[in-house]
Amino acid sequence: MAPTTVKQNTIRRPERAPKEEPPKKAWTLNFDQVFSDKRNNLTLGVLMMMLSGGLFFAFVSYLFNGQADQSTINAAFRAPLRETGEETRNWLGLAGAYIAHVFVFRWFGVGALGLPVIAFLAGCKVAFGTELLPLRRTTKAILFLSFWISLLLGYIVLVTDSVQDYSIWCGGLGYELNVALYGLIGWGNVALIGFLLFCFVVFFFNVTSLQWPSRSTNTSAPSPRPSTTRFDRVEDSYDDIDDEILADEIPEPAPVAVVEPAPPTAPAAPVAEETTRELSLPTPASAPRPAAKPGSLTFTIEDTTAVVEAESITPVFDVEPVTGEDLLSTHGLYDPTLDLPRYQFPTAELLTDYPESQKAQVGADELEANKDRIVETLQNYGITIDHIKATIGPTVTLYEIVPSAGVRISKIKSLEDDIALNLAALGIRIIAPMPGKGTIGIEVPNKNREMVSIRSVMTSDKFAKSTYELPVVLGKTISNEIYVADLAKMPHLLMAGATGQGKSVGLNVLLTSLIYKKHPSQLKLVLVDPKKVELTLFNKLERHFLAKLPDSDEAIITDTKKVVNTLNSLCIEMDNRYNLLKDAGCRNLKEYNAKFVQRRLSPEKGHRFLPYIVLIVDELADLMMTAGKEVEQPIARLAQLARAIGIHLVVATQRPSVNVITGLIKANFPARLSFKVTSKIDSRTILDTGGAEQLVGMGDMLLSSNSDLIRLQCPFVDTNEIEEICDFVGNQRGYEDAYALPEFVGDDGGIPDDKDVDLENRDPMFDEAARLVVIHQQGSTSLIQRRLKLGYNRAGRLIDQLEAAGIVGPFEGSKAREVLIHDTQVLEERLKEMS
Ligand SMILES: Nc1ncnc2c1ncn2[C@@H]1O[C@H](COP(=O)(O)OP(=O)(O)OP(=O)(O)O)[C@@H](O)[C@H]1O
Repeated sequence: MAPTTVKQNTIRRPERAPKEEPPKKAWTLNFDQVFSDKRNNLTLGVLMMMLSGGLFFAFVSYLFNGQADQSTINAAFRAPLRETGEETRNWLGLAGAYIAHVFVFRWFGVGALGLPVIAFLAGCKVAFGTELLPLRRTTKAILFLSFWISLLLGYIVLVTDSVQDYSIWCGGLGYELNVALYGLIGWGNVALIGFLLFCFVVFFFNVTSLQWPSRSTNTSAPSPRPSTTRFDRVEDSYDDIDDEILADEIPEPAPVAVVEPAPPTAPAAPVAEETTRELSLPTPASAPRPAAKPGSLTFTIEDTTAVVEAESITPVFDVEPVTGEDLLSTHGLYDPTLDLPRYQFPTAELLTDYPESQKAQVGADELEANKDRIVETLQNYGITIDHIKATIGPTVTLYEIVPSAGVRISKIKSLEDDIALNLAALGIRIIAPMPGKGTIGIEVPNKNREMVSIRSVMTSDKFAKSTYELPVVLGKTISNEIYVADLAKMPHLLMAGATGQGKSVGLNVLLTSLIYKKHPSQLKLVLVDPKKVELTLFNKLERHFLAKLPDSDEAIITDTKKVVNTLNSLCIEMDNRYNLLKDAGCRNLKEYNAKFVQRRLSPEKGHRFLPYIVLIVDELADLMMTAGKEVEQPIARLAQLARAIGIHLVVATQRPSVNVITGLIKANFPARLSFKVTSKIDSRTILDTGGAEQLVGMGDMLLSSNSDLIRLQCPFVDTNEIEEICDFVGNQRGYEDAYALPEFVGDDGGIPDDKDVDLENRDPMFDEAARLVVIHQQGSTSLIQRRLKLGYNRAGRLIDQLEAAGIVGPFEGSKAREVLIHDTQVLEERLKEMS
């Protein structure tokens, strides 16, 4: 039915009215059409070149015969030339004489010769499409010089009083202007003329300092500016680039959407408070606290509107070669933040301001009661005390005891559980002795704990003024001091903690610290979130802070296979960076970037500003279970080597068991942070000592770094605060895409089963690999990889299968494995048996 209907419709369609002729437009000259016709261009161009030749001859001729021709020109306007009986001497007759009279005599004098030069260059461009010299720039220079020469000669003619003989050379303009100025400023004329030339040189050659250049630049052989060269300021290249190029390629600086300009400073917040009290003193709780120190956080940066990222400008014009020294003298140091010049750092206002009432309230009664019970308990076991003092922290209070002479420290430590029982509180930790103090510490949790808000630590001077490379605020110490660490120095951090003890909050605090302190050009984050929900909010930072594999859609990696690829890609990035450092003769990223900023490393050779890369893994246990060695090896490799080249790892797990935190991983993570764990064994696995099992949760943690163990209260950051921050950053103009990590194509074979090699499911290349190792008598993975063109992982699996089949021997460290079959004949028999 349907086709019939269509047909009927077609038949019934009313006949179209005859096409009406569009009303004839009035004839207009379409320049585009005219200039797209090459014949027109050629004709016009050649005409212009001829004209320029004519003008040149007319002008030169006038300079020598002009005086004689002047009376002829004047007469020509009174009566027809023939009737006057006079003839011009100009080589181009009366027309030449008259035009030259205007340009040379009345206006520019000898400077008028620039006009035919401009006409010639323009003609050349129109006719043949070639620029003998950059047209715009040359025209500007010629116009200025014509005027300036006329002015200078006018001055000479005036002061030498030779207007009768030489007025043609300076032209009317130069002479008259000098006459007028002479009346005004007298001898000051010459200074003014000199100053004009100075201004021209400054603007034309973009001179910014009067330092004599240390070496001459080659002006005779212009060559294109390398495409990788970045210009910090637009003015640098405006003169050189055609308007079309500018319009097409320089992005308009987009307005910052949604974001309100940030106030320059954030409100002050209290920092550390003195909470140590001698308990022997009366009424310690009423001792006056010193006034809070003002802390301020400035997160605004200069709005440099005249700055664009001009990396994408592909030069199609001839300019002088630009060296690093030239760029340094013209633009100063390279500034990576000009990638996103309008980027505004998140402000403290985005963070919740919790009321003071949530501060730790440890009353004198609580302190006295605890003290009495400690003293009593110890006395019960025959331990006497000389002195005791308490330091109130946000979560726990530290009682420091000086035992009487002759009391053995080990005795106190062995009474840990008894003291805890007597104090009837969870989370007693005994530190015997306190490092560097000669006292014994007993940490007792406060009845009412203080919530350390992220705002209070972020606005502290300690964090705001920190000059660390990668500052992360980890929390407050027992003495209420804010603890800021440098992730770049750590250089990697292993985090553990049972579920619900504050790990995710801890990771969020760490990320927030970095985002508050670093510009997107200086830091990239690789976020691995096997739990799929913890780090999702950071997705909005994709075009600012995140890094990902080129083919990946999601910037936050949740899939195990992708994690393996990403880790291997980071290893490639690490190797690339090492090569760059080697080439630059630098030992670490800081030195390298400093050299790049000073423009001592050429982008032409592949050098670039290298941002820090921080890899965050929120749940290693999951990855280790599914991918085992494939995850462990690149993590260990990165942890071993990546510190110098600015790749830092933060790996968290809720299962600090030895099969997750293996010896290989542990050995390479000197800094470890533990939230509360469920057993002493877990605490030992992560910290190499007990104690983490006695923490009280909710962000109470122990940090082990440089053989120190510090108890910290992690600040609290809520999900909606993270959301606000991510919105604030994400709504600003960012990069085109996430930072691209090097491509890594993993094997298609998926993740291998860890150790058990199943010879029933042999790799299709098994026989070939076997023949290869037997022929070469070399059981090496790289041989298989190279010859059979396989990825490292697949080659590794093949060698495991060969080992299981008894063809090669076991792994022998850096040496190749022993080949157990020496004859191809024997091998073929073995292969036949297996099939
Ligand atoms: N620093 C902190 N200050 C106050 N409360 C906190 C802090 N850290 C965590 N908490 C509280 O503990 C709860 C659990 O924290 P978090 O989600 O970080 O645990 P987790 O260790 O990541 O758990 P999981 O492993 O199950 O994800 C939070 O919702 C919060 O109420």
